[in-house]
Amino acid sequence: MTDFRVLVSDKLADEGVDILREYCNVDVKTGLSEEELIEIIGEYEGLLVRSGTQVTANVLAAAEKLKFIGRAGAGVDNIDLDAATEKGIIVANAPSGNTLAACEHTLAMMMSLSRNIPQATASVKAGEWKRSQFMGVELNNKVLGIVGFGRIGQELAKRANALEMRCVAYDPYINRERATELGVEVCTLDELFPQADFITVHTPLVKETRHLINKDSIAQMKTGVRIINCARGGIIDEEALADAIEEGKIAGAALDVYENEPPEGQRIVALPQVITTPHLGASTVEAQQNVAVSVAKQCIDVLEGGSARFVVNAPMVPLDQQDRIEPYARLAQKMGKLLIQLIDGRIESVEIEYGGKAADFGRNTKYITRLALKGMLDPILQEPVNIVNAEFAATERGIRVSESITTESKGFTNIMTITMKTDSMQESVSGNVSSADKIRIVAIGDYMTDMTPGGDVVISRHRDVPGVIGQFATIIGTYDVNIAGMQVGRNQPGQEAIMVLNVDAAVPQEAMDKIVKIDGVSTARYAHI
Ligand SMILES: NC(=O)c1ccc[n+]([C@@H]2O[C@H](COP(=O)([O-])OP(=O)(O)OC[C@H]3O[C@@H](n4cnc5c(N)ncnc54)[C@H](O)[C@@H]3O)[C@@H](O)[C@H]2O)c1
Ligand SMILES: O=C(O)[C@H](O)COP(=O)(O)O
Repeated sequence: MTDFRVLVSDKLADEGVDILREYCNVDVKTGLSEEELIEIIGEYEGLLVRSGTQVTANVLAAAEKLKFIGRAGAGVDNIDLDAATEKGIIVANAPSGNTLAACEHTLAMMMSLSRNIPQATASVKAGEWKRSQFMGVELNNKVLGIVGFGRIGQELAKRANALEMRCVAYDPYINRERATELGVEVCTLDELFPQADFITVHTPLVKETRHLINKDSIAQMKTGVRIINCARGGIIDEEALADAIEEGKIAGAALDVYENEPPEGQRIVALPQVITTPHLGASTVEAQQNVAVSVAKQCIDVLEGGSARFVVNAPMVPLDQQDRIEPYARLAQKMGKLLIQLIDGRIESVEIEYGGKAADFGRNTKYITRLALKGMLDPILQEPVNIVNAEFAATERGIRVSESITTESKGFTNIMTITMKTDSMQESVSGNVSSADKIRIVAIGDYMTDMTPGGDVVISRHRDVPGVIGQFATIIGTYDVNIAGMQVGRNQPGQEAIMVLNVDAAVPQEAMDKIVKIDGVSTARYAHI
């Protein structure tokens, strides 16, 4: 049991809370106002929420110790991600834990809508028997327009196919192969709107999707279309929807989510053609267990000093690449840590070049680059630097960060080279991954080395003349520091050479001051990596 404290501020399944309780102190406090949350958040290292808690910039400003925010569900639009990123707080969600629940809810809403089930239920319970008032339509052979073909959109298509609906889908980032496999026709929005009998939205709420269903798009739709929103309020302009229902253009709508939740006094909710649920898409026993367990485990991973599986405010490495990328990330962090100890002056830029097989990681190099920046910035910054805020911390200090790839690999199967420029010098370090547990620094500047990064080292640049290395060793010995290994590299006899000494303890500054005074030594640095 650790001393960490985690606040659970929305209703979470016991299975998740119990896992956390075995690890640290957990407070479950739901229904807090922003002010109440601000008052207590400073005491916690972890915060677990669903959609009920607004994690605003004000809340985060007061979150002095917070390391992790877990969203027990998919949508993170209730969390100020920029503010969290700036503070280095890892935000993670449980993206697939409630996919089936939301998909089945959408299906239930579509069926209820097509057969007026909620209205008919209310009528029978009121003692009425109005069979002709609740004439429905069949789903069979109808066109289902799916806007947003992600996890939920795809699961829905599978089930709609079984109902013999014809599915068409729009998604700017659609996986066409997957759509074809599922028998779904890919189309534009302009093609989807006029042909769909049912339209269901499954996108996140972002700038591009806000009011995606509006007066103009409704005008393009078939008369009698039915609309379903189990994604996010705000994707549909509720006023435009209400107008179109009243005009008879839209036959009805099924809403689980609203522009304001709860949608008190909203015209759209009062319309008899509109069926409603109170944001229940993820509310199944199974989904709640999945998401609560997922975020609880991720919270522990982060508090233990690791990373979370589904981080939303940092580059994510696909699960199937994680093992392969890990040694590169470890090496990059060590290289960054070494490099920062070899330079003088104000850092202006950092370039990371990925060569040979290291270039094959594509966009996932972003993850490695951030760890290199962490290695560099951790020793010089007050605040903690991590995978989340590393790039922000660098650019905030005016450091230009760039990545490049090259086929050139200096005879290695893979090589990474980090070059740092300051206002007074330039230095670079190259590294190679030879196996999952064998990482090496293979060059410093233009000089080849073969050094396993770790522990204490002294790195010098000196003239390649007799006597320099001897004086070096004598000084270090005087301070009772044992030399464990030595490598010397030079390009030309008698010219500048580089020496890397692995030592068994920290070399005192007094010893380093004497070493730099040796005739022929131009620079000498002690570094702990
Ligand atoms: N009602 C609920 O309780 C409930 C439960 C789970 C998820 N959700 C919500 O459902 C939505 C979908 O969830 P998901 O898990 O399928 O997410 P997902 O990330 O797997 O899929 C979202 C899809 O939307 C697509 N998209 C992005 N911008 C688009 C645009 N401008 N036009 C069309 N498509 C666009 C993306 O490419 C992606 O394929 C999210 O808003 C999520 O928050 C609601
Ligand atoms: O994005 C989600 O996961 C859903 O909207 C579920 O929200 P909830 O966890 O508040 O039910």
